[in-house]
Amino acid sequence: MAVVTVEEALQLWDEALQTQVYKVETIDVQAAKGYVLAQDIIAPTDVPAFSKSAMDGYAVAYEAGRKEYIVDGIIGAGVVWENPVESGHAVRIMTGAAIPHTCDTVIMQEQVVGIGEPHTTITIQGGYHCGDHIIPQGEECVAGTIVIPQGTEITSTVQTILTGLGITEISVNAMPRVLVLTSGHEVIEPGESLTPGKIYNSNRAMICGLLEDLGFHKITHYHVSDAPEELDSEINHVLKLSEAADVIISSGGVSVGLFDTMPLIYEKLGAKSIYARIQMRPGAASYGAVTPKGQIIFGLSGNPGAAFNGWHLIVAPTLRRYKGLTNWTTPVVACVMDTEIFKRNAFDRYVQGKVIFGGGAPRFVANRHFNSSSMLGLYTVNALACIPRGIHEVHPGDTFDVYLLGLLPAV
Ligand SMILES: Nc1nc2c(c(=O)[nH]1)N[C@H]1C(S)=C(S)[C@@H](COP(=O)(O)OP(=O)(O)OC[C@H]3O[C@@H](n4cnc5c(N)ncnc54)[C@H](O)[C@@H]3O)O[C@H]1N2
Ligand code: MOO
Repeated sequence: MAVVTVEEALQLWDEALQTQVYKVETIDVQAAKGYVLAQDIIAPTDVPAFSKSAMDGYAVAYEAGRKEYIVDGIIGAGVVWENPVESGHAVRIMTGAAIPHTCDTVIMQEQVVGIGEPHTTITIQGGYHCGDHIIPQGEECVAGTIVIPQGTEITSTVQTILTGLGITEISVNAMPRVLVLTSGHEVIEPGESLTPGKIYNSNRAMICGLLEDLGFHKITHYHVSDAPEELDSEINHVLKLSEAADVIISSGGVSVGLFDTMPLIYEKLGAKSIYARIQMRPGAASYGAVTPKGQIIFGLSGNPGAAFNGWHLIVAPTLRRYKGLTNWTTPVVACVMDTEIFKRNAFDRYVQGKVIFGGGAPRFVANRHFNSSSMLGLYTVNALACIPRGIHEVHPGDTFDVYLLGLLPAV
């Protein structure tokens, strides 16, 4: 059974995915949130495409010392003034309107005395400079520049930029289809009544929700009861569902319990394990494999706190890589601890907590409970602090590596 560290597991996934072939599809920009760009985005025009006014005011051809101009006309955004603006003349211009081609300066209307109507004279108060209040054509980039590289996730900001460039369709990596399996005879669905010994299927909510947070939306789920009499039919059902899945993520049943059926299911899928346990707490019960069809499998612990760690430390970065994101690793920063922790650590311990920013430097505050089975504190977690094995005491002021999960702004 291959037992590896978190770093080794990520390295193994990186190697396993080296030969991954991405299917590419064309998609409407409006529907592309969560996908990953399979093409560089190239600016079709200069940005901005024309020189424009940054202010409501008067466009002029700068003449040092001139204080009076005759207004020729008025233009708003979207209107182009075609005629030459002669020396001593001005065009009243609104923010965003194209600068008339003979003008090089905009004087803000607050600096001007006059009614601003055509054929009247305006008087300028105070100084002004050649080039004032003009956003030059191509200020941000010239046509042909790569503005967003391949391998970038399409967020609402990326959609905004694509729309601003007039791009309506793009090439993306096909969205992976994910099968989420939960397991256990004790696990019941929300809405069912709670009887002794049973627990609700919070891991399905967690895994499906975290998948959605990562932009995955082709998600199917199924529950395996682990009941011996159901085993054959449940395995057959999983095999059928797996035909339409690129990624399989399971919760529970990966430990050494009598009714842990996940290994059997992976075996039926022909999965080749790349690790079967991680040297960490919580979250040691974590499995990674690849099937002969190239499907990737993540087995997470049934324990919510352990599954949470396995997800954030291994599954999430690997799925970001699998989607084709260039930046897929989780940022790690050295952070000062704010909490005292006494715990024997035979393995690296990843403590759930939050990085807080009040009072100057960031500090890490550990959750009250950060065991394998802990669940209630997870909603505040935005970071995992790594306490290396062999360190059994943490004191406020000590510094440890902290994995930033990018979940919530901490308070
Ligand atoms: N003899 C040993 N026992 C255990 C070991 C070990 O090394 N030797 N490891 C322990 C650790 S650490 C963990 S973590 C768990 C991992 O167990 P599994 O991943 O096989 O998960 P289960 O046994 O199925 O369940 C564990 C726990 O989680 C609850 N659970 C299961 N599914 C869900 C769900 N969908 N939603 C919410 N909670 C769920 C389940 O009821 C159990 O309480 O093994 C230890 N044992
Ligand atoms: O193996 Mo458990 O997953 O450490 O918490």
